Amino acid sequence: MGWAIIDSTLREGEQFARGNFKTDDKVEIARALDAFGVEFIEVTTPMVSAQTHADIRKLTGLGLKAKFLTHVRCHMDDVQRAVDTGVDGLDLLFGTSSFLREFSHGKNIAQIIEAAQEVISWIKTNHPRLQIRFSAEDTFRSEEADLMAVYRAVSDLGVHRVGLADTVGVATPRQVYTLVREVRKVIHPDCGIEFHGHNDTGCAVSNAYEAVEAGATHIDTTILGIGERNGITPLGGFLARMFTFDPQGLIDKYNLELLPELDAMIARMVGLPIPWNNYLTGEFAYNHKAGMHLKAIYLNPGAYEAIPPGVFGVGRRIQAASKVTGKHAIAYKARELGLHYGEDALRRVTDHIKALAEHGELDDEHLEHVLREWVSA
Ligand SMILES: CC(=O)SCCNC(=O)CCNC(=O)[C@H](O)C(C)(C)COP(=O)(O)OP(=O)(O)OC[C@H]1O[C@@H](n2cnc3c(N)ncnc32)[C@H](O)[C@@H]1OP(=O)(O)O
Ligand SMILES: O=C(O)CCC(=O)C(=O)O
Ligand SMILES: [Mg+2]
Repeated sequence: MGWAIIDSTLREGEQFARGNFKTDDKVEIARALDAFGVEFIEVTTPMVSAQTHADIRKLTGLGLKAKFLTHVRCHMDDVQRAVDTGVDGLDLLFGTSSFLREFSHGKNIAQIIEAAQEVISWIKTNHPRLQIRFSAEDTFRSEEADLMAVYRAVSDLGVHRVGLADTVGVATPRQVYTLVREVRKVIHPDCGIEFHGHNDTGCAVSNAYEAVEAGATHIDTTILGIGERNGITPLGGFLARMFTFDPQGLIDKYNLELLPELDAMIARMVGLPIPWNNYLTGEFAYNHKAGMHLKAIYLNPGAYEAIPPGVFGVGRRIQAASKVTGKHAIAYKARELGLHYGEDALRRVTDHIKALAEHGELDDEHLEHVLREWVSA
């Protein structure tokens, strides 16, 4: 089985500190995600407000190719409110860790399974066209025996997917891999496995990757990784990871060159810049500076780039006039201007530029001036 993206910018992303999307923003986000080619778009529960309910109906009426899922508590009130929104599926959840059993909803495992039975049976009887996913919230702080009991029960009830959620971002890649493999053993062969990973300890991308390696079929992402606290697996970061294994597969599935527009759109809507070190689209994600790198980059960019930037619609920047530059970069810049130096002159002009740049790089104009001046000198 391959894997699909469930982009949750319109659900987890609404839980981001600055995620206050208006109706028009939601439409813009949904259209952009659809143009990019994500398979699923997850939206917030209609229980939030009458406006949210109306917005979901508006989104599902847009006629997009992506399938809409709404994220709802495992409760009849929520589910009954969700079924008339035009979505293709319901993402149910129930916290299974002792933290959430004690401090969130107060139910034990038997009661969680009982609630799941009631809700899932009702959906299957009354709305058989809807996809159903059941997730054990805070999976990685839950007892394994409890998890297996819950996953086995909901799989027997006929859910389409089970979800593993690293709600507080504590899981390690190895734990994710191992648990996905264990869950696979207790659910039906045609039941999918979804992974949702927070980034509190910086493992959101690696954990999503390990989930796929272990057989997960669906990965939750958000644009720029926005979500509760410091967010979840970012769409761009996850695709960067996966691209290195199967470039053509990704090119065939998604319109990757639209990623910069997606990231810029969310940065604009949340009123924050794209982080300078963001995967693929950060300002310096494709900046090359050191002389040893530049020599090779001019000959073949692949020498210092894992992923060709053009595939994701971004360009590279070569910073040739810094103190860490070298003679090959300077010769290259000179050749661009039609200037050629002998070996000694090249060494001297390079050292001169390095000295001038001791406290900051030379801009293009200054570099050109120096190069021309030294040729005629
Ligand atoms: C990890 C995650 O991101 S989970 C998804 C989080 N998403 C959201 O919270 C969506 C936005 N939330 C909201 O708009 C509101 O919280 C609502 C409409 C869902 C509920 O609002 P309120 O009724 O005011 O309750 P409040 O939010 O204070 O408390 C949460 C309630 O959900 C219950 N609950 C928590 N998890 C579940 C669950 N999986 N299934 C059923 N009920 C649950 C809690 O027991 C509590 O209900 P109680 O008051 O009967 O004990
Ligand atoms: O429903 C899920 O699987 C994930 C819910 C969530 O956002 C989380 O646990 O962090
Ligand atoms: Mg989350």
